[in-house]
Amino acid sequence: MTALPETLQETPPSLSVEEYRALVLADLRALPAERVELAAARGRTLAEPVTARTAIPPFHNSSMDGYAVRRFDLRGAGARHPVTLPVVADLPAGITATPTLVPGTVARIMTGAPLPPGADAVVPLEQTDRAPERVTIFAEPEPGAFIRLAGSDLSAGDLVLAAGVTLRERHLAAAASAGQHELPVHRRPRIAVISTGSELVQPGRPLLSGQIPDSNSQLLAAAVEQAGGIALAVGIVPDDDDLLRATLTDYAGQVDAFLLSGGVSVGAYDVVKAVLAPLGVRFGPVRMQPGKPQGFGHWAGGLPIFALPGNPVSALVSFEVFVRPALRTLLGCREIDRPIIRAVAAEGWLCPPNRRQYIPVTLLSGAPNTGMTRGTATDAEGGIRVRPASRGGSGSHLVASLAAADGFAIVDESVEEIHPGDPVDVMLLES
Ligand SMILES: Nc1nc2c(c(=O)[nH]1)N[C@H]1C(S)=C(S)[C@@H](COP(=O)(O)OP(=O)(O)OC[C@H]3O[C@@H](n4cnc5c(N)ncnc54)[C@H](O)[C@@H]3O)O[C@H]1N2
Ligand code: MOO
Repeated sequence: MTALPETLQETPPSLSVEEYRALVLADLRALPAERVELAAARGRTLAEPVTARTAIPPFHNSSMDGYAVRRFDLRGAGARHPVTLPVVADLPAGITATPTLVPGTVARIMTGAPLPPGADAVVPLEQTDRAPERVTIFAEPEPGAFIRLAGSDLSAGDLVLAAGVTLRERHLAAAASAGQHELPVHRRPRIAVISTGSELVQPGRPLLSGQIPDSNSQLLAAAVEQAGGIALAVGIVPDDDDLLRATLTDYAGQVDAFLLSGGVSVGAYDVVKAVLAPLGVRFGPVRMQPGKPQGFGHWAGGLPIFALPGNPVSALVSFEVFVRPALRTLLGCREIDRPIIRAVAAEGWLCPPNRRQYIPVTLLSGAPNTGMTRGTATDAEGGIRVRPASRGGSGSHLVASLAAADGFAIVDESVEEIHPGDPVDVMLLES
């Protein structure tokens, strides 16, 4: 048997997306926690469960503007049998000293004001003549009417927020109400984003023949930030081994991971591979399209290095499938993956043999329905319809098509063609 050329012998066997993802995520752990003020916690991931320091609501209070009463005094009251009682107190929201309501009296009370001891119902203003000193009441209230009981939302000591939740405005409101002013959140990973390639120039600069704008720096730095990380946009490093090595050395002390694009395939000037492969970074094919050539490993000291293919669509797909879940793991997130919905192909397209396809698609009808999860059956009538974002097909250089993409349709490696009307899984990107 003829021996394979040396370069082919060195290529590791191809991995499935799941195998490669497992390899990337294997050693990653959430970064340590720090305590931050509520306002600074938005978008961060909670490191520990948070319990209520105070009950919500903290005291019994009125849900209506009206009169706090003792029901016994209003037995049989109605439109034709009104009852008139003296108003002995006026209780606005925020009052801290609440007098006890003695039998035969009522207190005027505003929404949110504490219920006076002795009162067992609130009569809304509309069921009275609203008089300030002696009020006439036209209804007999139900027991506990319009009273919001202390602890009816949460008791002190109850769980308010579970660890791993990404904090949104509603979580901050719940934490504030439960008596918290700071929250323990995982430190955000700092990621150095580096574009490699001597053809790259900064966006907006005049292009000489053979040059293109560096779009991956924008793409990947923004994607890192959107995933919850901090991007250090290093910029362009030309195809020069020494320069790349020096750049990595410079940034190694300041970051939690490197995110590179370009230079990972088999070209003569693939510097990323040339510099990192000798350090043990694994370069090899993954059975996906785009995103076939991938590099992952560690810089000295164990700093993770993601080396993505340079083609922009390949870079984004690789980010979404491998890097974003890794960043979300470092952040301690419970949910590390994008939602996947079942949609219907409005147009057909071809799929590569033996590679899982991730093709940018545009949603044609219906808003992203996050209630629909992978495997939910939909039909062409009610389903969300998608079509390829680019008329030019699934080429990994079609960067402009990314602007029209709402997500990536994911097609199994055994499928050769998608026909109009076929169901497809779609990984939704943020709108
Ligand atoms: N002989 C082979 N050639 C190629 C193979 C292969 O298996 N055998 N694989 C192809 C596939 S698939 C991909 S994907 C690319 C990956 O290439 P590299 O990661 O080595 O990236 P480059 O060669 O540096 O660039 C590829 C392409 O992307 C453009 N690019 C790179 N960086 C940026 C950036 N920051 N902003 C915008 N565009 C960028 C670059 O100009 C090239 O056009 O390799 C195939 N070749
Ligand atoms: O794998 Mo490349 O990313 O197909 O273009």
